[in-house]
Amino acid sequence: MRRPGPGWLVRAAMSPRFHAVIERIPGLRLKSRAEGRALFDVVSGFVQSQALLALVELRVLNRLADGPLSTSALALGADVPPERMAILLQSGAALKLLRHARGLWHLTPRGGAFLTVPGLEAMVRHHDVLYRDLSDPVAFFRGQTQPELARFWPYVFGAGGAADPALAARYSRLMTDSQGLVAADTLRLVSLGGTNHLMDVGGGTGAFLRAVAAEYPGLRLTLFDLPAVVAGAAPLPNLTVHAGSFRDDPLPEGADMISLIRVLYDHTDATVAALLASALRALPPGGRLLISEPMSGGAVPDPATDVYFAIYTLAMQTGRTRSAAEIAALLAAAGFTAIRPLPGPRPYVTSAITAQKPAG
Ligand SMILES: CC(C)=CCC/C(C)=C/CC/C(C)=C/C=C/C(C)=C/C=C/C=C(C)/C=C/C=C(C)/C=C/C=C(C)/C=C/CC(C)(C)O
Ligand SMILES: C[S@@+](CC[C@H](N)C(=O)[O-])C[C@H]1O[C@@H](n2cnc3c(N)ncnc32)[C@H](O)[C@@H]1O
Repeated sequence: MRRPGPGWLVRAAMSPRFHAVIERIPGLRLKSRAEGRALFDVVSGFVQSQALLALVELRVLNRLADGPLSTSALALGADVPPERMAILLQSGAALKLLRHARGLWHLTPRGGAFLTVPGLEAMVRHHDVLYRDLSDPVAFFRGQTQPELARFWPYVFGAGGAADPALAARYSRLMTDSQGLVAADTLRLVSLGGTNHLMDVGGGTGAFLRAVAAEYPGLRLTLFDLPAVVAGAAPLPNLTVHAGSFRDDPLPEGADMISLIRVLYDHTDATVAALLASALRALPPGGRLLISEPMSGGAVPDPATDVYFAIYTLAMQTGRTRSAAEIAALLAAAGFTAIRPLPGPRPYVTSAITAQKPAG
C-alpha cells in the first residue's frame, strides 16, 4: 500500500518558494516569524539552560539579590574575565533574569522569582547529571548508554539500593525543597474534607504531610518510605512513621486515604501495578487514593512534561512519565473505581488523579 504524503500545509512549509511568498504578505509574515522564533528556541534551548546553570553556579543571581552590581564586580567575585562575564550577563538579560541600567546589573522579577521558588536553584544545579546523560542523545535513545541519573535515585534498583543514608539524604533534600509548589497545586485540586487518616506512601521526609497538616489540622497522618529516608523525617503532631518498602512489604492498614506523590513515574508498569494492588488491599471499602505527579499530555503533547519529565524519567532507567489516561488504565486494572483525572494549573509542577476502592 502507498503511504499517504504529508498534508498540504506541511508540503507548503517544506517549500522555500512558499516561505518567500509568505514573507511578502504582512499578516502571514508575522505568523511565519513567530514560527521561526519558536523553532529557534527549540534549536537553542540547550544553550539557554547552560547559560542559566552558569549564572546559578557563579552565584550571579544571588549576588544581585542584595543589590545592583557592575560587570567588573560580578566578574571579580566569580573569577571570570570581565569581557566573558559581560557576554554571560547579556545572555541573562536576554532571558529576562537580569537587566542593565545606569551602568549596573539588576535582578528582574523573573530573576527574583527564580531564587524564591523553593528547590528550583537546587534542581538546576543537579541538571549537570542529566546534561551529561544526554551528551550522546542517539546512543541514549537507542538504550546504549548507562545514564548516571539512575545512580542519583538509587531506589530505582530496589529498596536495597537506597540503604545509604547519605545518598538518601541528598535526594530527599531535593524532593523536600521542591515539594512546596507540588503540595500547593495538589491541595488546590483535591479536597481532603471527609478524610480521617491519610497515609503518604513514598512520602520522603514528610514535606507533603506537613503541608496537609497546615491545611487540615487534626487529620491523622502516616508516612511510609524506606528506612534510610524516614530516618530524616521531622516529628509532626498526629504523625506515625512507618519504615518499609512498598516493593517487599504490605502497606499498613488504617488510613482511609492513600497518597502517592511523585512516586509512580519513577517505576515500571509492573512495579506500579503491584503498588496499586497493595494500596487497594490496605484501604477500607470506599477509601480514596490520590496520585499527584507531572503527567504526559497524551493525545495533546505537553512541551514541559513530554520533553523534560519524559526524558528525565527515561534516564532514570525504570521510570516513565505517563498520561492521565495511562494511569487511569492501571488504576482500573488494579480494581479502583470513580477514577477522576484533575489536570493541574501548572502541568510542569503536577496534575492529579483520584480514585476509590469499591464500597461493596
Ligand atoms: C504585572 C504583574 C502583577 C505581574 C507580572 C509577573 C511578575 C512580575 C512575576 C514575578 C513574580 C512572581 C509571583 C513570579 C512567580 C513565579 C513562579 C511561581 C514560578 C514558578 C516556576 C516553577 C518552575 C520553573 C518549576 C520547575 C520544576 C522542575 C524543574 C521540577 C523538576 C522535578 C524533578 C526533576 C523531579 C524529579 C523526581 C523524580 C526522580 C522524577 O521522581
Ligand atoms: C521522587 S521521590 C518523591 C518524594 C515525595 N513524595 C515528594 O513528592 O517530594 C520518591 C520517593 O519514593 C520513595 N521510594 C522509592 N522506592 C520505594 C520503596 N520501594 N518503598 C517505599 N518508598 C520508596 C523514595 O525513597 C522517595 O522518597
